[in-house]
Amino acid sequence: MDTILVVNAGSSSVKFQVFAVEGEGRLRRQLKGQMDGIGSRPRMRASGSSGEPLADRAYPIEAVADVPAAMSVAGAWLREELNMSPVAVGHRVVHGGPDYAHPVLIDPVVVSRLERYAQLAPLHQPHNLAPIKSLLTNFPALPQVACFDTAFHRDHDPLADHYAIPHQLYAEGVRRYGFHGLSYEYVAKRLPQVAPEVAVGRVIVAHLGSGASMCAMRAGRSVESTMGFTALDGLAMGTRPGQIDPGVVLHLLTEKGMSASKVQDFLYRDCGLKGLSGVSNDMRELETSGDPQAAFAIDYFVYRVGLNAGMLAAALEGLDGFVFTAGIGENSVSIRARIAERLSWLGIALDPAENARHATRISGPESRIPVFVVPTDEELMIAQHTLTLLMNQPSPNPKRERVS
Ligand SMILES: Nc1ncnc2c1ncn2[C@@H]1O[C@H](COP(=O)(O)OP(=O)(O)O)[C@@H](O)[C@H]1O
Ligand SMILES: CC(=O)OP(=O)(O)O
Ligand SMILES: [Mg+2]
Repeated sequence: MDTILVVNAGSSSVKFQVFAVEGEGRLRRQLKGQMDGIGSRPRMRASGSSGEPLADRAYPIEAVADVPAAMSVAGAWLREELNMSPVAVGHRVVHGGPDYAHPVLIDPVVVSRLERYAQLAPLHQPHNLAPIKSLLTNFPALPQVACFDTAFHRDHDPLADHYAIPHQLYAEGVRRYGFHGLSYEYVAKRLPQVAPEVAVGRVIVAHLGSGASMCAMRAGRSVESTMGFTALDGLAMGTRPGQIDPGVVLHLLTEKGMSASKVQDFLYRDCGLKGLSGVSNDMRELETSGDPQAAFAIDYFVYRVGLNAGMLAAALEGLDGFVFTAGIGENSVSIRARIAERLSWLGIALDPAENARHATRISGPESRIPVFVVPTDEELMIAQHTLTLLMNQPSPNPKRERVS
């Protein structure tokens, strides 16, 4: 049976799924797995098509110290224990720069263009490109497709897309791209099934994971994002500060004598929840910690989500629905409750019981704005884009070279 493997390297996790290609371009999920807690409590879990567990393994922190290590452990498991042999591989690639507004079939030219954006997404792009390059070398005829986090935001109005800097820099690619686009694209496709009357309106989607951002959508299209040129902007994240006065960066360079690469490391790895709490980048650990700084980091996270929601509601000139998604948004009852409380001025009121049971609609009947939890599925989006590109290829037959 033909299968498509999907690889999604995030900042604290590696997610993978395998889909069987059925007739008429239909996909059936065969396997879903992820290694998360990288850098804190690494654990790989995978399940089969009906949710049956296939693996649940915890690793010492030093055995899976970073995303590349997680990728080799997961890759070895897929190859050696499951004898995976896909006909194509779809990849999440975080930065598509000004070049890529749509998924693309990968060749060496595409790879070298995408490498140019590694500096703009140092926590992601190198990890996204590493498996692509290794497969390109070892299986050059295996079709691989890159799907971009930036693509969903590409038809923003120029007002939303610009910084107030000379136009020449915009022409050179210094723009507000926005990220998590595959997740938002999935939510935009799913929402009409969940709440059709809301899907056609003005919706804020809060993708709260290790990386976190929010997207303002009008009728399922992105009109504004809290992230910009890089995935540093906007909300406070696991290890990134979110919005910060560029004056702080200048201060680090000029007054603190930090080199540019030290500053880059600092902003991507040492700030956010980790920097504020001194405890962990992982929201689960902060929620169970008794440390007052952990509590402060959570307060800060919630406060900034509230501020940014106000900004996005202004971009939309009103609000018809609010959606939580990603690791924190899908799983943390208390963070959802606290964010909703901050947004009570917008007329948001959760139903505590529905929130506690992670219902699809968690707002109460008196809430002026309905609130939903929509578990994201970036991997399904990637698989669909991969299959579409494969089916539109003029070449003979996609059953070319298999990984074995
Ligand atoms: N049950 C939970 N309660 C609170 N936070 C959770 C829970 N499950 C996962 N998370 C948090 O979700 C985040 C990871 O989200 P995820 O979307 O998988 O991130 P990424 O894709 O960026 O690696 C971590 O901060 C983790 O602590
Ligand atoms: C763009 C980004 O921050 O991605 P992730 O949340 O997967 O780290
Ligand atoms: Mg992610």
